[in-house]
Amino acid sequence: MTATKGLEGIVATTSSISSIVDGVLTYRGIDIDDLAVNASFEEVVYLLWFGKLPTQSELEKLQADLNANSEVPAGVIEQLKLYPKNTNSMAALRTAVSSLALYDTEANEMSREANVLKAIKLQAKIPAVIAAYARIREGKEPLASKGYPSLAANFLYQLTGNEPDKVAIEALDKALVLHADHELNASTFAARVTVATLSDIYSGVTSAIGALKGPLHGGANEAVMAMLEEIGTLDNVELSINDKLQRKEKIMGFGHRVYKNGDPRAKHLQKMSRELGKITGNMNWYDMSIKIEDMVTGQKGLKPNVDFYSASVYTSLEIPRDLFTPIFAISRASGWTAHILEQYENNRLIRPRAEYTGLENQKYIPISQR
Ligand SMILES: CC(=O)SCCNC(=O)CCNC(=O)[C@H](O)C(C)(C)COP(=O)(O)OP(=O)(O)OC[C@H]1O[C@@H](n2cnc3c(N)ncnc32)[C@H](O)[C@@H]1OP(=O)(O)O
Ligand SMILES: O=C([O-])CC(=O)C(=O)O
Repeated sequence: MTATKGLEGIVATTSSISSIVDGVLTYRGIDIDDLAVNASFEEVVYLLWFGKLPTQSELEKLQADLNANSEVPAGVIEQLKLYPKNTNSMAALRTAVSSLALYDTEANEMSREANVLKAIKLQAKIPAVIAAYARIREGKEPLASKGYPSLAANFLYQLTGNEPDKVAIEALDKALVLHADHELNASTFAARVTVATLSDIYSGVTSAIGALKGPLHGGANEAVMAMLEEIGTLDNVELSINDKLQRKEKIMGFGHRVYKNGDPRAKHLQKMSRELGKITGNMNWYDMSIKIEDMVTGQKGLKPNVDFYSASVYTSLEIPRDLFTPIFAISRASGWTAHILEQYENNRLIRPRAEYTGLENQKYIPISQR
């Protein structure tokens, strides 16, 4: 038995949800470039869950179902109020999503119908939980959803209390489309491993949130912004990035396990970053990002991944840095739940082997002789 470090190149399951072939990402066979330009997030959610684009009435039903299920249980809101104010936002989300199961009497019901309903509940409540958490830590009351057809619009309203503008809604919606699913990424794999024991969907999504949190995965978007803020200005980029590269530090938002010639999602986010920079009148983060990309690609051959330009996009939308990864979770909840439903459809326990590299032929030594 020989282990492959990080399971690189190992095909661990079949899936008909999304694919990456020769650097092209598709959801249910539709190119992400097509979806990024044409689809709303709700259409993508439907596509991932049900395998086809919705008709107008199917879309309206999904939007209505999401709105009808977006209320966060009072018990979870009470818990959010007890969290330390300076806690990690992904840790807060992970804990709150786990708690949602306590208030769902059907949490352990395993029929397809019950699991689809729980996917709707999770997709609807995760943004509401994040917005409530963000408001509570600022001493504000959580807001009920306004019932907009767009989840992005509802989230922006529940976060800020202001009517979201069209530009912000469209930008966030597109970001959600781009982040929705990505084959067997680490958090999706974590979700599938969890539910393959026939554990419930809340456990699967809680595992996934824990996996997404790390800076080698979804946590990178926040780390990118921390790096941009630390560097500060365009003039500092050259010295700072050269210094990081010399010290063999990882540049966050670059590199990818699967894409070696670039992440197809990054160009959409780069364009959004430029356009939003122009609208806000602050091109600093975009200009810095372009220069960093030139240097890192030039010197290391590494290309930006989905997390690199999403950092400046969310900053232009005035979203606090520590909500970037929770926003990734809002979007990826659709992919996680689609994969969980698929895992249940054709389940087998996921239990690989380990290549043992430890000591052999050891004997027990009584504690008095150690
Ligand atoms: C949504 C997402 O999850 S996208 C990924 C988000 N994560 C990041 O942006 C964090 C930065 N990037 C990375 O850490 C990696 O590129 C990963 C985790 C994404 C992929 O990792 P792996 O496939 O395991 O690649 P690995 O880390 O082995 O890198 C291969 C080589 O490229 C280098 N490398 C990879 N990424 C980077 C980077 N961002 N900056 C500098 N060097 C890098 C590694 O140091 C390594 O060099 P070596 O062979 O000289 O030791
Ligand atoms: O697929 C991966 O390894 C990481 C990634 O880009 C994602 O989850 O969107």
